[in-house]
Amino acid sequence: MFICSNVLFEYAQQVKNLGNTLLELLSEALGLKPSHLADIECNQAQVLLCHYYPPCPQPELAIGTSRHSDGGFLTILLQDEIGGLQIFKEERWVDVTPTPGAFIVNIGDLLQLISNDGFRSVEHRVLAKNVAPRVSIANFFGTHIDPTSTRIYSPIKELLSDKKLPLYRETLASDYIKHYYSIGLDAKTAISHYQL
Ligand SMILES: O=C(O)CCC(=O)C(=O)O
Ligand SMILES: [Fe+2]
Repeated sequence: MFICSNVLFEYAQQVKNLGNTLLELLSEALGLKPSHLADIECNQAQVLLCHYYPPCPQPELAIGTSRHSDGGFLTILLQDEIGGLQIFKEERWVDVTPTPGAFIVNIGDLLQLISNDGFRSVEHRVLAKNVAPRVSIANFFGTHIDPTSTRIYSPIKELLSDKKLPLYRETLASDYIKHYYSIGLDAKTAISHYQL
């Protein structure tokens, strides 16, 4: 137990470093200073979710994880070699084939919101498999999970102009989190509720 938790804390720290580097690169890609996304606390909350999918005797009748897009800003996902992860692209499901040693990085809904659709979150799901158990570790960078937080997110003003109007309204972080969990998976994406 002790050894396992040490490894997990070390993993979380390393993934956090990677996430911070990615947020710098994403800030620059938006034409902002490298620290912009960290300055507005896109990395404020880090949540590690370890998934275990038991082998399923009738995978065609079940689903591993239902269709959804991730709610936070950025996800760094590690999957094993079993496969089953799919993204919804151009109106069809596309396999994300496991690549040993590679992470999958997902844009989350809130990054779509603050980038005013500069970056898009992607819907994904995990199929049930009968070959063997599947394990994945999802690391989410999100926002204040504290329900009393007064942090507000809206499209970054440097990205707006007369030709680029805001596509989303100001969104209280705590409201957004409540809304995301209240609609559940398999629903339309949570940010559509905040669209102007
Ligand atoms: O297990 C996976 O590969 C994906 C899990 C996932 O989409 C999530 O935790 O949000
Ligand atoms: Fe996800």
